[in-house]
Amino acid sequence: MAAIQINNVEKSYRALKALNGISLSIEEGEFFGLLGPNGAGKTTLISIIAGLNRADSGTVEVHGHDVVSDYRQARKLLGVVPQELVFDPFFTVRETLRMQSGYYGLKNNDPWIDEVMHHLDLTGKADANMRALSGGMKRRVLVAQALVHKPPVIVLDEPTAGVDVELRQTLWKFISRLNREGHTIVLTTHYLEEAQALCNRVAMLKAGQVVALDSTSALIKRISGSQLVVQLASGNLPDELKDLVSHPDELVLGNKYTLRVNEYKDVEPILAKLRLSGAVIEDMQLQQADLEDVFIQIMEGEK
Ligand SMILES: Nc1ncnc2c1ncn2[C@@H]1O[C@H](COP(=O)(O)OP(=O)(O)OP(=O)(O)O)[C@@H](O)[C@H]1O
Repeated sequence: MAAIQINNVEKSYRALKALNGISLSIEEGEFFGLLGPNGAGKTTLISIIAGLNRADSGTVEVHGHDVVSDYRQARKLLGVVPQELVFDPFFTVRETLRMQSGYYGLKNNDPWIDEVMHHLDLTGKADANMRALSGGMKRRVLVAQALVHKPPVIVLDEPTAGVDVELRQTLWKFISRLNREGHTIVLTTHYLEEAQALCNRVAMLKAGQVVALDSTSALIKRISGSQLVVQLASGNLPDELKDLVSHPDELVLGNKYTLRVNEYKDVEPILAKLRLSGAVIEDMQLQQADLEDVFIQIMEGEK
């Protein structure tokens, strides 16, 4: 049985079709990435999964429980870390987590609360009032809140937006451990290197539709070869090299170009053409294509 089964979900806000027929099956134990540009529909989809928003049509099930008709059961199986920081400012971190446990009918949950706080580096703030915490600390509490009932499916909506490197590392270490222990993880992020490092499978959304769905490694393999990134100190990219530019924006922006190369031997003719045109290279790197390149290519191909 799928951890999350999404069947043909549609959702409109007045004339705007935020989700236009999304179908996805996320298996138990996956670390799944939901990627897409601003406004693609990621948060709308997550809020439908979490039962906070209703689809106009289509169904979503969590471990076989419909999120509308079997809401309580579906909700118990889910831990959702929302994008927005919303808290009651008058409680301490521990009180907040105890209350959240209470919502799920969990008594004597302190051993797990202590463990979660420990793994999120929150122990030192256990008795601090929520209003006195920094944004990054509040985000840790949001994550802890989503985990108090040890949900088998954990959904994180941009948990690392605007947070420092330390929290990212702490968070990913803990979430990866939970994933290894069998929890299903669904993540949305704009940090594609994070998605590449963590997610075994990825769906890319654009304008409310799934435009790519595959294992992370298969998506990256779609872009064959490497890339030569050249930065010019002076001169312009010769016309005959313009077809090799993989990010069209670079043709507008100026002096840094990412050129597709299939083999190492393709590099020398490129350098020769640059030399002949009188361009002077300031910096140069040969890179493997990554998820960001795939993302750009797919998004541009789906206009
Ligand atoms: N409550 C709402 N009322 C009207 N329009 C909405 C509402 N919520 C979302 N939208 C619109 O629906 C579309 C999808 O928004 P959504 O927040 O799901 O995208 P997203 O992929 O999560 O974007 P981001 O990466 O910016 O978080 C957007 O065009 C957004 O403006």
